[in-house]
Amino acid sequence: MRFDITVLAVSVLLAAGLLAVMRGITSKRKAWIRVGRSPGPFGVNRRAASQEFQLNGRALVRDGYRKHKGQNFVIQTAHKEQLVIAPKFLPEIRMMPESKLSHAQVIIYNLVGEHIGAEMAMEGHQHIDVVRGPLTRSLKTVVPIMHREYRRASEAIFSQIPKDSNQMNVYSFCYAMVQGITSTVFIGEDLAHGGGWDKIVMEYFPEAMRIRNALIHWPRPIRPIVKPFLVPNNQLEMILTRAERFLEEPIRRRREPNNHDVDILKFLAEYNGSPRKVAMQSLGIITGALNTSTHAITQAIYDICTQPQYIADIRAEAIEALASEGGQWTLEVCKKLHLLDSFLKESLRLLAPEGLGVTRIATSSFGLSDGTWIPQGTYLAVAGEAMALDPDFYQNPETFDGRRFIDADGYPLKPDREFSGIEPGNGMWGSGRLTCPGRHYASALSKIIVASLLLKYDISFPEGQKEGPPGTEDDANILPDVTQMIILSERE
Ligand code: HEM
Repeated sequence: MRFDITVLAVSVLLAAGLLAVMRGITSKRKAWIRVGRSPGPFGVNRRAASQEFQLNGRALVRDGYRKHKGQNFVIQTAHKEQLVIAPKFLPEIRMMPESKLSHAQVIIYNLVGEHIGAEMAMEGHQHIDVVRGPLTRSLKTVVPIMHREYRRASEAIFSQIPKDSNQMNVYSFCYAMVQGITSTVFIGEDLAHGGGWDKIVMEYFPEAMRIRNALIHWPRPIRPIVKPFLVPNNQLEMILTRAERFLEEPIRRRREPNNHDVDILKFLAEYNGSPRKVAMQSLGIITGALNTSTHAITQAIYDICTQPQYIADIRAEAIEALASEGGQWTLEVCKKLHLLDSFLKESLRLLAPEGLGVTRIATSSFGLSDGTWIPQGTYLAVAGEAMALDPDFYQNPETFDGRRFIDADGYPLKPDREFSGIEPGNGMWGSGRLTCPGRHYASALSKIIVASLLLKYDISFPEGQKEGPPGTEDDANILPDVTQMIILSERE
């Protein structure tokens, strides 16, 4: 009996102690603020909450950010719940290792990467290394090649513009320029021209998105079972096989000891992946570069048409920079285009393609300094668009100011105020360890395309149109209009 009482007393004490410890832990854990409709217990309202976000997601994030300034909040997006981290916590998470936060797993989740080749392409991070290292380092060699390709590809388009209307579709033009230039840089001029590579690139993305859209709502283990029914006439394997066959021999040649090719395929080949993997890496990087850069450049051209007062100065700056380099497009020319650089940065800031940027998944649990506990499996992001419109980061944030990032003498205010720089408040290139490695290339690419267009033509919206076209929202993202035409008037 005495023994029973002792056991009981010890048990009660232990339980009380445990409770106190648990309370201690949980009281330090801050409850999450919710924005928008809750998915409810066991996700019973998830469909309605997701639909609400599909219709109004960017505004919901903007309002949540303003209402709960400086705090984290959770929101149900089109496909998942995300914890939106206040900008002040970015320094805590931006350099976290893969064992804590993964971007790759989010991309694979968002794209259904295991069914479109992305998972294979991203394995080993070579697709990031090759852009961050060899591509960025070779910009000096590559810029003249990029401009040569611009001239070839743009002349083909300009020659088809009807003389009676002089109208050109902006998105198609930018897509063709980015595709032609980037493919040339990646696989070399010979392979990029003719032979059907452009067709492979063009067919890959729509088919990959068809598969992604059909499967994203299904749990990963179920997808292989439902895929044959949900994706009739799946062309992806055929497209990837064509890409592999197209590049197989060039990859083999680039692995020979005395090979002198200077394209990015050579660096990818040196990682010794299978031809299928190298082909998928090339296709993946080019497709990623295409979607992001085409949207940014398309929007910049719309902004120029809305604000034609910048044209003369951007053009004068390009003429002067080119003259200083003997009329040749070089990396130095790109670096001297400060006004265009600032204009492009402002255009990207206000487009804010990713309403939710710096997307990550917690691969293990951890806490933030304010006590917010982030369990393993939580999707994180920052409110990219809301930050771009935050007066704490940008004066008169809603106003377009093409000179925002340069001083009175026309020089960048600070290095992080360059187009490819990441100043506080800028989520457009991501953040930290996984920041976009292609941003220096994207800067040169955008400048070559926009400045060259303005050197040849005056551009404007069709008569009577003053405003730029609204973009199309998709989840938390926005895509510029793809149908807008502009009028090209050839300069003397
Ligand atoms: C204006 C154009 C572009 C924008 C706005 C953009 C934006 C981004 C963003 C937001 C990320 C995610 C970073 C993060 O979450 O921390 C990213 C990653 C990346 N970008 Fe870009 N990008 C652009 C152009 C390019 C180009 C031209 C290339 C290639 C030449 C490129 C290659 C990549 C790669 C390889 C990644 C890493 C993806 C991964 O984590 O697996 N980007 N980019």
